[in-house]
Amino acid sequence: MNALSVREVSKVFKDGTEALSEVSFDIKAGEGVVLLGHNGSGKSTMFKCISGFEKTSSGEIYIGKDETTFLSDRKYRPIRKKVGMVFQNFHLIYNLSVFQNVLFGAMGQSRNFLKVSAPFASKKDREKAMDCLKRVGLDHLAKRRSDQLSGGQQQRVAIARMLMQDPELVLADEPIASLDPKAGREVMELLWEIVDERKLTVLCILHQTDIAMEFGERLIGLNKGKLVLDDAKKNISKDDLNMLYFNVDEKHGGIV
Ligand SMILES: Nc1ncnc2c1ncn2[C@@H]1O[C@H](COP(=O)(O)OP(=O)(O)OP(=O)(O)O)[C@@H](O)[C@H]1O
Repeated sequence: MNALSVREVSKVFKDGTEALSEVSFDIKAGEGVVLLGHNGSGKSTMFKCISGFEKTSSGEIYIGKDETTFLSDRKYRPIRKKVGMVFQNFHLIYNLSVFQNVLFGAMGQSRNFLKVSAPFASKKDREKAMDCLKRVGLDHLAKRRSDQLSGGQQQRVAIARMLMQDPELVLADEPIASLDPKAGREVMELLWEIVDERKLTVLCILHQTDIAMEFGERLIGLNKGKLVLDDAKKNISKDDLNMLYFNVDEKHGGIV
């Protein structure tokens, strides 16, 4: 079964900007896919449409068997529980502890704020949060405030929070863009190890082609809102990747 299906999705913003133009792709359960593209190619818009933060203008998006395209926020909520997200800027609550941030990953399951607050959370959730922190190698920092961590550590906490959620699909939006090369590589290695061992489906947005060639099994590429590349990594050449970064319409007469 496909974990994610994007069918002829277009997005035109109110000011007339066409960010996505009839984009289609499927991701099978357990597949690890990297979405690449230059600045403004439509990657974040795709992320927002899949995660329900933006509505598509046309086309359909399925998460598993659920069509999500025109759902209200309320109806989208139970579907979003299955989707773990990792963001460029970590999205932690910085005046709270590392442990509390990870516990908040269980919020989608209970929807009761108290049940995911450290003093009131169940023993089971507290143990699970510690296990998630152990998996990312940060259990020794559980009590520290999140703003007292390095960027790489903050992203590992965000990965632990995502694990706490037991997601079926992981969406990662430029997870290493705010990190230096060493920390970025460590975070990618950790993320990929975890999705591999738990057989999670992942769509990871990146703009670094070298990293994409190391971690993706399959790469898809956007250029000016259009899907211009979708293939197994082994079939993709440097030229294919370079093509993603050309201003094709204006200079090269339309490779797309
Ligand atoms: N809310 C908005 N209103 C109007 N135009 C928008 C809006 N959000 C994005 N865009 C435009 O849509 C296009 C795609 O933007 P998007 O942020 O999806 O690209 P991106 O590939 O994620 O870029 P980056 O790598 O710089 O984050 C751009 O031309 C952008 O200016």
